[in-house]
Amino acid sequence: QLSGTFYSSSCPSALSTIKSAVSSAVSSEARMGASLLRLHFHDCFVNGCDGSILLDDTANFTGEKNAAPNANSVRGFDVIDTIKSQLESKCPGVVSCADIVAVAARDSVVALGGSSWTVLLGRRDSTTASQSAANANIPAPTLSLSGLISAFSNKGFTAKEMVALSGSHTIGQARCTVFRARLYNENNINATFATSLKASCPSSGGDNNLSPLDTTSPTSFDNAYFKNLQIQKGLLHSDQQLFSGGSTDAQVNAYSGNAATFKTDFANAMVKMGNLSPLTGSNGQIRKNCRRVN
Ligand code: HEM
Repeated sequence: QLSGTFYSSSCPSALSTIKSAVSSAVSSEARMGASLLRLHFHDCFVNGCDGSILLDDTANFTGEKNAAPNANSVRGFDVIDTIKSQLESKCPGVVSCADIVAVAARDSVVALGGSSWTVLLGRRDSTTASQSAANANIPAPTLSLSGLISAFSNKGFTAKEMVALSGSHTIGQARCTVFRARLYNENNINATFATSLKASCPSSGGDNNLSPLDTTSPTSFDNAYFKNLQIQKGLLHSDQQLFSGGSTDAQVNAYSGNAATFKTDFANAMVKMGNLSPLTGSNGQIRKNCRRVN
């Protein structure tokens, strides 16, 4: 139901407007590309790609921003607001917040060196959000391999697609609080890597100190993430689970040996993620402000 040409007559400059705003945000701060990619994932895994993650909490509305996986963690809202206000002046009431997030994720990956994909368009914005669904559906970094496989299988993804999508951790940063236990309690971690991380992630305190998910090239969308896993330099417990003697080791080896295959599989899996339960037709609305319902 979504279409690659959805805005060609109603807002012909929509895609170029998003692309230039993303490229300027990523050139001021490369990490923003990672943050915008993650925003799309956390939107889509919670009742579909419907912009629900963008809704602010109010006195009588609890949204997804303060769900455990998002609070003090998900970012990029200001970039989405900037794009939305540019599009509202060019084509008022036409381009959904959910589509802006989907295109911004693609443009972010491309800006950092990944392969492009065609973003199908025409998603509409939700009038609701669900903090409990965010807590239940966004995978936690404490999951085991089988937990990761089932979290993605619940959304229709194969284990191979889960591994490809996890390759998004080739960019961006994580807080000490989400990987501390791995540094201090796990054995399948490179000792030198663990020692150097402990300097900024002590056994107590420093919860918000950041480290790159890909220690080698944190602002390049390449296959270094998979090479790191082979030498036990995965940052999150969940990252290293993909290469821990289980069923996904072979896929990690394949992506480690072939960046082009990884980028193509990633792009195809992102198209599939972007198609998760969109609101179309007369469902939902086109928000004027991504932070609140009309
Ligand atoms: C496989 C299951 C996954 C788990 C358990 C997971 C977990 C996490 C955690 C804990 C962080 C750090 C958050 C923080 O410290 O504030 C993170 C960051 C990130 N995740 Fe994932 N994630 C997963 C899959 C994905 C997928 C599928 C994508 C995108 C398609 C993605 C994109 C990112 C990006 C780009 C960052 C860095 C964000 C930034 O620097 O702002 N992750 N993830």
